[in-house]
Amino acid sequence: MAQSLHLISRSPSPSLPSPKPSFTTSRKPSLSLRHPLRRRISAILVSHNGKTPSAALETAAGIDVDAATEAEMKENGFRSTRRTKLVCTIGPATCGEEQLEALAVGGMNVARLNMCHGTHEWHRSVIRSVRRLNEEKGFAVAVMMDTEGSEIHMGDLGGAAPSTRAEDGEIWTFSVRAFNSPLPERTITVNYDGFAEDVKVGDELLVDGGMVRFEVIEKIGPDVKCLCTDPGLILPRANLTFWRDGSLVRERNAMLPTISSKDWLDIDFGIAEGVEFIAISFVKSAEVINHLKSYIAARARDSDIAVVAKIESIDSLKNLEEIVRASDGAMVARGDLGAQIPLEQVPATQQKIVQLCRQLNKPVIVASQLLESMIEYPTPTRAEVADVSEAVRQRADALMLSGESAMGQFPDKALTVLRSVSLRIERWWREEKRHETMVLPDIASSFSDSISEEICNSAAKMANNLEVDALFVFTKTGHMASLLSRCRPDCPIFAFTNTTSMRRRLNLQWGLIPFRLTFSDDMESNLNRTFSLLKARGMIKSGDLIIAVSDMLQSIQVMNVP
Ligand SMILES: Nc1ncnc2c1ncn2[C@@H]1O[C@H](COP(=O)(O)OP(=O)(O)O)[C@@H](O)[C@H]1O
Ligand SMILES: C=C(OP(=O)(O)O)C(=O)O
Ligand SMILES: [K+]
Ligand SMILES: [Mg+2]
Repeated sequence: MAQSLHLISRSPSPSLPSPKPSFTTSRKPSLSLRHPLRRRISAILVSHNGKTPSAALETAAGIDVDAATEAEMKENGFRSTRRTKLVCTIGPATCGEEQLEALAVGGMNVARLNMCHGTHEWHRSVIRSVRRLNEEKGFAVAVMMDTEGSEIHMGDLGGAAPSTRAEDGEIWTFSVRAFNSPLPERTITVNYDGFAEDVKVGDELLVDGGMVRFEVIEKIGPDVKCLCTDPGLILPRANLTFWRDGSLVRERNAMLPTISSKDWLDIDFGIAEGVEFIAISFVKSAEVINHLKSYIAARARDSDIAVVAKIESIDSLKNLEEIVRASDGAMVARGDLGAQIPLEQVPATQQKIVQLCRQLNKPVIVASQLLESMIEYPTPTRAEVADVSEAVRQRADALMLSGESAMGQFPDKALTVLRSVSLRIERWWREEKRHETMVLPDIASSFSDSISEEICNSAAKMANNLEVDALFVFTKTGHMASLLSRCRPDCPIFAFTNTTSMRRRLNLQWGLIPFRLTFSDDMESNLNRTFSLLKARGMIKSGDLIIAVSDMLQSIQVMNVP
């Protein structure tokens, strides 16, 4: 039933002779051929009957897939599953079990915890709720911990105040002193000790990248008096930047370590809780990523935590390529990025980061303000929909909600908007065949890696040309799955992996539908077993055309599901 192209042995090594392709063909007659090419293929296949898959007796429980994805596959057919992944920041609006479940049902692939806010106790309770949901209701939601980083930000507003307003012409005090709650009127604390020394009279102080603006008018010891020049809402722990003569001022704060001592404690917490991703704020160089990766490797022996570099500063743009190469993924953190570079440069910068990540085979998340107005309103602005569409069109791996899901009034609706816009734009691009051909440079570092890369590039191309229903990849490390995802093929990619943590981790990557399945090195038996398990679950049917690749036996097999 299969046509396969086997490229060399099970564990290729650089010393092996150049690959000699060998073809094996077999066949099962298929009635569901829609494409002329399929008819040709089945015609040259040779009969391969009489083999009953032993796995037919196995129960459907032998395979795990995210419950939300399974529901979507059954509803829309698997060619129409969403390829763009969705990350939701969890906050007071969504930390309850029911709210988390609603997000999981709504398509949340990754739950993000921003360590700028909340206690370890609060975060632990959210992580455990997510784990419980996964176990009890069959979701595969991964957890991403996002460090606070050494940014300058305001403290809490004192007491229970969720927000406050600064009006035009008001004088506010920004202070590095510690106050008892409640704070004196029109006073804001700042987390960076050097603040009062670094600012100068005449500097412009931007809250949250310019949502509120002040001008420094006087310095009195630890207190900085500022005049409000652009009124607006001030949220607790909002980020602060100061500008002099039109440029961002980076005094001693530029020397602060990327990972602060508080961040290290948070990272230890994340490792202990077994999060799948750690996102590092305000990354300046590859060095810090390498350092963190060895720290994790030494401490989290059996779990492999992926490190995501947040691109949100001028320094991170300067060292972009080396940072992305060192990381397991990147985030276009447009909130702070837009406070550090002129706003009109943000779109081009986003496109550049998304493209680079895909070229280097690293998942990339587009974050912040995608649906900002939905914090307060139940429908997005048309401009926000256009922004989401653009990120989907750029084929970013994932889109992220921040305030919309953390503290907004319509978290589920915001997620629904991301989901429906993603589906619609993806379909439109597939139907119109509007592929932007992207040069994917060779990235392999060894001969064996090169084989994997070539196999995945060819398999993805074949999948498009033959209009197959799905690509199957059996992968232990996730590498082959990500190489297929990198090609952004027209069909979904079923990624079979044998650990739950790898399955959750793959959930961030474009087009991958991760399954957990125990499999062997014998591809024939893996495939037979997978087919019967998936058929029993109603996820595939006889006659579906698939291409299978694997990182145990480096091969491409084209076949109809028996
Ligand atoms: N764990 C949390 N506890 C309380 N509030 C939170 C939490 N996470 C996020 N928020 C709220 O959601 C807003 C948006 O989230 P996010 O963009 O991640 O943070 P920030 O605005 O600090 O960059 C925050 O400003 C904060 O008001
Ligand atoms: C995602 C971002 O980081 P944070 O929300 O932690 O500031 C951002 O700045 O866009
Ligand atoms: K953060
Ligand atoms: Mg940020």
